[in-house]
Amino acid sequence: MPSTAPSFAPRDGFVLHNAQHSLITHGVARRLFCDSADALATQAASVLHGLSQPVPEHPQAPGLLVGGLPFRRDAACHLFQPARQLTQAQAQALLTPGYANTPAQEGLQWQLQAQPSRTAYAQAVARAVQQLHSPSSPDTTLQKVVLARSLLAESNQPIALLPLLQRLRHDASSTTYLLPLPVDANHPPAHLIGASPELLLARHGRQIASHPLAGSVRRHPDASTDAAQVQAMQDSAKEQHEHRLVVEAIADLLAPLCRHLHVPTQPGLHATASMWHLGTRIEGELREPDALDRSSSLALAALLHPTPAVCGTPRDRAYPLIDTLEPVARGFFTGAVGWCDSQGNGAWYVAIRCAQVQGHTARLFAGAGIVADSIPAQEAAETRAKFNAMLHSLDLQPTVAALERDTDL
Ligand SMILES: C=C(O[C@@H]1C=C(C(=O)O)C=C[C@H]1O)C(=O)O
Repeated sequence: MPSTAPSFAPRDGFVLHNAQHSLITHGVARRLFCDSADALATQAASVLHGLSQPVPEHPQAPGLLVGGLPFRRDAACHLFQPARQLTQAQAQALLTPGYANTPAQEGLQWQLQAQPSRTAYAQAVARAVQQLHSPSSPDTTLQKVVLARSLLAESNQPIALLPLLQRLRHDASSTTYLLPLPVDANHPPAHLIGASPELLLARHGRQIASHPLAGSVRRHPDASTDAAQVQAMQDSAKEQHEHRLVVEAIADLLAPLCRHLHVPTQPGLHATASMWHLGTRIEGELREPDALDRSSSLALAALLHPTPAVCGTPRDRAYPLIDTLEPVARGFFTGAVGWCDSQGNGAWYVAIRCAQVQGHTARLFAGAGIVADSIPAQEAAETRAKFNAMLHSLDLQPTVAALERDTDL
């Protein structure tokens, strides 16, 4: 590492890093308590107000909060004002693309378990499809639900975070993140670490943007097969429907707060190192940029979260079905991770393509949007492909390939 690299202990760090912007913070000056994303609708301004009170023990604390919203809207948010912020130069030095070839941590031996197994996941998808076909009143008809599964990877040594962060930088299209998670006393520190391709909400002054993704296909090494698969995704009524539900939900929530809102009628393509997605960049201009209670990036992220890209439509039907069909609690997976300053500017990313790392274990998560036309085996394959970003960073692909030949991964 060059001499310009700062001293940075990822254990106490928070990271959001992409090609445009790098935010790396260290330590906690003050926790900002908020019981739920629901409560943020009324409490965002008072949470942000807390930032302007000095913290005598942490004179370098920047005037911003960082943290995460969990998947469940009724669960406690994890927000804090950091003790200090690295300069852009220090942050770049830490996660510069030059480190993209960082070798994986050496000497790790892994045990892997799919929770649920691929077969059990496909069965859950089949049950969701049944629900999507059951008649009910038009307002409460379930149109989409996102179902996730996880891979539990246990290693013979504690998992180091910095090489993982540096390897996640391989994919410059995504935002690398590290979110320290709340843990019970006497438990090792836990972090959510990943590379999100999906912008939930960014705000700068009056300007806001959201870039939802929904509709996915694995990237194929053969160029002509790859192009044919992308074309099939773009031509698929099912993928377009899955996507439109997300764009409509976001546009409906943002429109009343905006003087202008630009919502493209057709999605574009968004590529990560391992996946193709349908994506729509929505841009708007706020009516009242100073109303921090409703229009800070924190309040707006809490308003949109969770979108039908990660939960479903309508949300009130999707949440209980997810509880019934997913055996592992999501925690902060499919939550939001981001920052907000005292003026309300900031950016929040959808917490996907990630793993929850604690001590010797990494729990990888991946989900897929299910609609009435979904085919269970295809959705299982899609979640398998979405694991690839984290599998690569952990250097777990050889272990997975060996296991896949004879187990139900
Ligand atoms: C839920 C995930 O991804 C979400 C679901 C997508 C889909 O169903 O096509 C696409 C992008 C994400 O919004 C995930 O990566 O785990």
